[in-house]
Amino acid sequence: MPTPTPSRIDLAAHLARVRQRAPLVHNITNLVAMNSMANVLLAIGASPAMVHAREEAAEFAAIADALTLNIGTLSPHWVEAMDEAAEAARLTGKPWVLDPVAVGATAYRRTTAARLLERLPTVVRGNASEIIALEAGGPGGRGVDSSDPAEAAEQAATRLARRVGCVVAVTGEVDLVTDGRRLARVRGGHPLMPRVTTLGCALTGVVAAFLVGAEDPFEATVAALACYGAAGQGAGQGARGPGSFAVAFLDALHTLEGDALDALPPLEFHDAT
Ligand SMILES: Nc1ncnc2c1ncn2[C@@H]1O[C@H](COP(=O)(O)OP(=O)(O)O)[C@@H](O)[C@H]1O
Ligand SMILES: Cc1ncsc1CCOP(=O)(O)O
Repeated sequence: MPTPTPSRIDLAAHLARVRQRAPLVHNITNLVAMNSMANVLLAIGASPAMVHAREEAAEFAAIADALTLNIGTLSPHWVEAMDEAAEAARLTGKPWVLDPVAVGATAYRRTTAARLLERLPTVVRGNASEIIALEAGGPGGRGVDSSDPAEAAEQAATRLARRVGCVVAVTGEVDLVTDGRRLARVRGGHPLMPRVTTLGCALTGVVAAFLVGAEDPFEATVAALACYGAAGQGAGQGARGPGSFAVAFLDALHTLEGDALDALPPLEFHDAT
């Protein structure tokens, strides 16, 4: 019996689970994101570890609660580490999240991402241009920033989710989440978010943290995006620009609770078509 499309999600309960478990999230992320992603994960209540040497990646993935792989600044040694870590996560039943940064930009990124998809990620999280290029398997997008609204990636996201058997999260002004059968729209956040580098990469880590101990990866992913959007919405209120926003955002994640979650526009759920 498939899980029914939810009409609401208890965001506070998902957030409380993360804070109570403080999941150990293993990240092979890009050089730009390492520090900010670790700080974001600490602020939400998780425990980050950036471990990228091939010699220890599989061993570490097996002891972590969840794994994220990010192709933002690739090199051959890291790609081998990603392959081995993903396989270890798969074999030990740990959730893992793929972030296909700028996947359409080069053949190296495309072949790496295609191989990682064979390791069956629990969730793929990217911006619209990345999800469109990942599903098409061809060139597309200009770099790490999206040139498409999330809505433009709805069909690609649904196809990708069905093909891989995973959840796909497309972020932007409005976020989309689908498992190929259900589709959610998450509103919130702030226009300064894409003006601060690596906030998308850091969100990938937050998604991984929310997957730990969750019964339904689709609901957990929606909850992660909604909590992130609520913190962004709150942080944007007093921000004067990307710098003060980035600081306020960490504080907002750390202090996030019911009133900020209640201030989000309602989540929307549909059956995917
Ligand atoms: N215009 C916007 N308004 C509000 N929130 C946004 C906007 N653009 C992006 N976000 C939020 O910023 C976060 C990172 O998303 P995004 O910028 O799409 O990732 P990436 O860095 O991978 O391109 C998400 O929480 C998303 O909802
Ligand atoms: C600027 C840059 N260059 C390679 S990876 C990276 C970070 C991209 O981070 P995000 O996509 O989350 O803004």
